Amino acid sequence: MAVPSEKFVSTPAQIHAETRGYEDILTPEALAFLARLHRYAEPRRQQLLKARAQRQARYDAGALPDFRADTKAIRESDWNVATIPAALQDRRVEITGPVERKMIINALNSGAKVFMADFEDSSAPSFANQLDGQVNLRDAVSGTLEYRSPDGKDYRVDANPAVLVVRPRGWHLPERHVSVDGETMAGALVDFGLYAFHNAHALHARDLGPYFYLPKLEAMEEAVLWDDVLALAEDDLGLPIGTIKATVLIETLPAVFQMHEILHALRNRVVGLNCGRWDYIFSYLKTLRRHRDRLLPDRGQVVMTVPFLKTYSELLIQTCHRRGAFAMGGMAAQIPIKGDDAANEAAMAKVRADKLREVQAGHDGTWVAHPALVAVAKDIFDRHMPSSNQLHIKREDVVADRDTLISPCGGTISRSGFDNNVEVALRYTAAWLEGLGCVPIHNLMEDAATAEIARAQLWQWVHHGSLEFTDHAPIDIALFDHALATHTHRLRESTLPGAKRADDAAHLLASLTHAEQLSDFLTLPAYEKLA
Ligand SMILES: CC(=O)SCCNC(=O)CCNC(=O)[C@H](O)C(C)(C)COP(=O)(O)OP(=O)(O)OC[C@H]1O[C@@H](n2cnc3c(N)ncnc32)[C@H](O)[C@@H]1OP(=O)(O)O
Ligand SMILES: O=CC(=O)O
Ligand SMILES: [Mg+2]
Repeated sequence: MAVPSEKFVSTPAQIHAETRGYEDILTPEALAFLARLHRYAEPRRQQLLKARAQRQARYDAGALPDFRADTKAIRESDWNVATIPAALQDRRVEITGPVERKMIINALNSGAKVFMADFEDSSAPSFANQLDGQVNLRDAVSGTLEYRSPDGKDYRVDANPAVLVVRPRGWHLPERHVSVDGETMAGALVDFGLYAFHNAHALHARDLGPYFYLPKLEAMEEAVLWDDVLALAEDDLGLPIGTIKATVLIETLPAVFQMHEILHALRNRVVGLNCGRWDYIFSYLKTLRRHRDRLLPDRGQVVMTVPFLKTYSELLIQTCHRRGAFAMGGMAAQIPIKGDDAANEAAMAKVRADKLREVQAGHDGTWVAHPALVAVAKDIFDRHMPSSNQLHIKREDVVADRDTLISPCGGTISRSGFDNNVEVALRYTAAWLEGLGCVPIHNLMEDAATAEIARAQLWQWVHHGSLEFTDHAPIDIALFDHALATHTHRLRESTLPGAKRADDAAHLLASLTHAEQLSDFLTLPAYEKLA
């Protein structure tokens, strides 16, 4: 698509919040750049969000997702993605984490090849969190990032830090503090635009670029919009075409049927795809919400070896390697357990098993949630992936038909699984409302994606009716109300993250779980309550 020629629009984006301290992020030039991105992309973003709702209405009426007939030629013809830059050639271990100052330094120093700085699943997007993140990333890029902790420990970035990749919010989330022509801006464009605007030149001068992870795409057309936005940004910022690089998360069920198409749409800028397994499970639940034959069992039983997840990850590897793109693995939810060596070893064994499955399947790298897991994952990848990637493993043996990609999971719903979903959904939402986007709960990393699974399962289990626990007791909304009241009381009385917002979170969860329709995203109504 041709990029309009004028450099900057005359009316910049408007800010509706206190912004003292962020003057050098929200400069007139940066706001003009944001306005230009908005005017260019907003009409299409709105159409694409409408198209999502229309597709979902068809699934709710009984249709099932499938490969597209109109894009068969893209799937069947031969083409490759553009050359991958040197800095992204070896991505064996990537650490992810919120854009908090100390954590960015720890992540950059962790020994991982890449650090994905996250404005998304692990961020509660208060304007202050998002803007602090922009300040921190700008300082990381300019080499001035330092931090002194309240107890006087100094943090600074070592030599050879991880390569920085930034994940903006998904297409669905608004940024209510920024508007253009009276319209609220997309969070995605604010996060992307500010990072690209302030850092592109410094990165390009070091033979790097603004690199991004693009989340929650549901269709090829959404990738086309991203590609057009990246092209527009390159043009405005005077960067050579293809300087901006993207890795796309395949974390929705509709997107698994369009992986060739998504790579094709972004072929001048895409580097790989990633198995965003947690949102993918959420999307399976959400897309098939009305299909009683495809309800999911306890979260703990929905593991990567069940057929619908195994096939998804293997098809992703086959698709990427056919096109010369990297096939990144995903996140194991285990984190180190302090003060209990046996439990810690069991958790680490689970991470090792997960990473071994990934490298043996042909993935080119993987994700970890905590610095202590870098060495664990690296050890597995070093032993089983001697070169920098596994593009030569074509996985032509993988046959991934539509039915396997949406196959029922089997399994059971237990009282403890139900109760755990209530606890996790409540505690995560409450912490999120306090501004924390990622929290450990029962020694597992819980973020927006895992909380979405928990609350979507609860909705599904109480709304389908006549479902039973393993002990044959019926599952109903009264049980949910009771568990919610118990956990809300416990949280309110505790010193845990979220204690102060326990009642607000409980109110929100109750309304989402009682509602006739499954809400598309927990984070949309929660955003209304975010301070
Ligand atoms: C579904 C998805 O989208 S997955 C991607 C999104 N999710 C994530 O990125 C998860 C990121 N991980 C985290 O946020 C954290 O690891 C948590 C919240 C799960 C646990 O954090 P904590 O309770 O602080 O862990 P812990 O106390 O063991 O941390 C030890 C040190 O490691 C640091 N640390 C922990 N996780 C990270 C991380 N991901 N990146 C950088 N530093 C980290 C802590 O800041 C702390 O630093 P310090 O010793 O200098 O004070
Ligand atoms: O973003 C990653 C996921 O698993 O969701
Ligand atoms: Mg995700």
